[in-house]
Formats: sequence, structure tokens, C-alpha cells
Amino acid sequence: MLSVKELTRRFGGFTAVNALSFELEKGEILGLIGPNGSGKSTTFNVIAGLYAPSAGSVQLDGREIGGLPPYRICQLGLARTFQIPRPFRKLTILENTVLAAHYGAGGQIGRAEAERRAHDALELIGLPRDPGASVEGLGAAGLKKLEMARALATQPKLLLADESLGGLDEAEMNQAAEMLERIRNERGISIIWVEHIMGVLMKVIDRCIVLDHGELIAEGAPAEVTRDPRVIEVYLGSDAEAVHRQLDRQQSAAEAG
Ligand SMILES: Nc1ncnc2c1ncn2[C@@H]1O[C@H](COP(=O)(O)OP(=O)(O)OP(=O)(O)O)[C@@H](O)[C@H]1O
Repeated sequence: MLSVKELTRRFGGFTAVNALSFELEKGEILGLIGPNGSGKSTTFNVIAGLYAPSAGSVQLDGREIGGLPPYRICQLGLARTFQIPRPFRKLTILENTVLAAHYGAGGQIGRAEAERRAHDALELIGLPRDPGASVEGLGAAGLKKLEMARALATQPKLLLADESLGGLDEAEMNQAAEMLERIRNERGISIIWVEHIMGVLMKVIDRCIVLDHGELIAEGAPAEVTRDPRVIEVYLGSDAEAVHRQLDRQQSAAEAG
């Protein structure tokens, strides 16, 4: 459903993403990993339309979206969450989500339909739907949920989730990972997930791609990619053994039943 070909993004003389190519299948959860500054957010920003590509193409269901403005890309079915949630603090949770529904529909739906979409998203995410519920009381986990609900209210077929777990405790992280899996399983939404917390990421992704200095250095199933010597050298380092142990446990659990 998403096809990225030879995508390059430069800032002045600096190349942040260099000739990146990858494909995403419908219903897949793809992990996008790599060291700080390797180009993950820039890749998201180009796919979602915040930056135009310097070269290369991005196709969503066969249609070129590279260089389109973010609102057009959103209307075509691509939503993203940001590392740092920035809801409208003066609006309620419901109002924030209704606004997102209007944005995703390009103003082509009425108030009742926008509210229906917002209610549906808030219910799936597990946030209060009553009209008085305020953003103010939400902690880090609640704000991230709201970010996700706003993305879902735009009715995407592809969701780009940017480091959704920063600032959460372990139980909240596991809930967030389960939520992404539910979004895929119940709604058929494809997901690309940028996340540094490998233990949680590995529980839900089908496949991952690894960037280093803006270039793709590995691609495949988590068990293969995390054993790639270059991925261990540039990214996993001393965490590699713990990641392998977890993947082995997951495989044994899957085989047992
Ligand atoms: N608007 C910009 N102008 C100039 N340089 C930029 C801009 N955005 C990103 N960069 C540079 O591009 C490189 C890739 O940054 P990017 O944020 O995409 O990396 P990342 O893999 O998402 O990092 P992190 O894991 O720390 O979020 C960095 O060296 C960054 O400084």
C-alpha cells in the first residue's frame, strides 16, 4: 500500500535521508528503527507532507503523494502522531477529536458525522467521550492516547506512529503496544512505528527496517534484523542479548500455543 522509492531529503548540503526504498503491505506493522539522527523522523515528515522530497517518490496505493501538502495526504488516508503531543488545551478531549475528524474529511462532513467519528476513535482508544472531559487532567499516557484518537478520527488506512512510548511506565507502554495491535487487527489500519524501546516494539511488529545516517542498512523479520552485525554495531550495542532473549521467548510461546 505504501511504496517508497529512492527517497532523498537534503537540508542545505546535509543529506538526512539518502535513496531510501521500502514497501509496506496492507495490514502490516512495520518498525522503523535506528540511532538518534539516523533520519527516522525526517522520513515520516516527508511521507506525511511536512517536507517535500529532494528526490525519489512516495506512493500511497499507487498514487504519488511526495510533495503534496499534509492536509491532502491526510485526506488520502495517512495520519501521523507526533513525539510531543500538542492538543488544543482550551478545547475538550471530544472537541479536539471532532476537529481532527473535520480535518481528515477536508471539511466535507457535517457535525453529526464528525462527532460519530470522534466517538468511535475515543471508544477504541479508551478515552472519555463525555462533552465536558477536559484535556487538562490528562497525564503523559492520556495525552498520547488523545494524539492517537485524533489520528484515528481522520479515518486513516495508514498510521505513522512516532515514538509513542516516551514518558510512559512499563504497564502503560505495554498497553500502548497492545492498542496499536488492536488498531491494526480491528480496523485493518497499516502502521509504521518509530520507537526506541525495542522490548515493546518487538512484541507487535511484523517486520522492521533499520536506518543509519539516512540509509537503509537492514530489513526483515525482527529475529533476523536484530542479529545483523551492522545493526548490533550501530544501534543495539549491549542491548542485543536482551532483545534476542525476548525474541526467543516470544517464539517459544508462539510455538507452544
Ligand atoms: N529541519 C531540519 N533542518 C536541518 N537539519 C535537520 C532538520 N530536520 C532534521 N535534520 C537533521 O537530519 C538528521 C536526521 O534527523 P531525524 O530527526 O530525522 O533523525 P531521527 O532518526 O528521527 O532521530 P531521533 O531518534 O533522535 O528522533 C539529523 O542530523 C538532524 O539534525
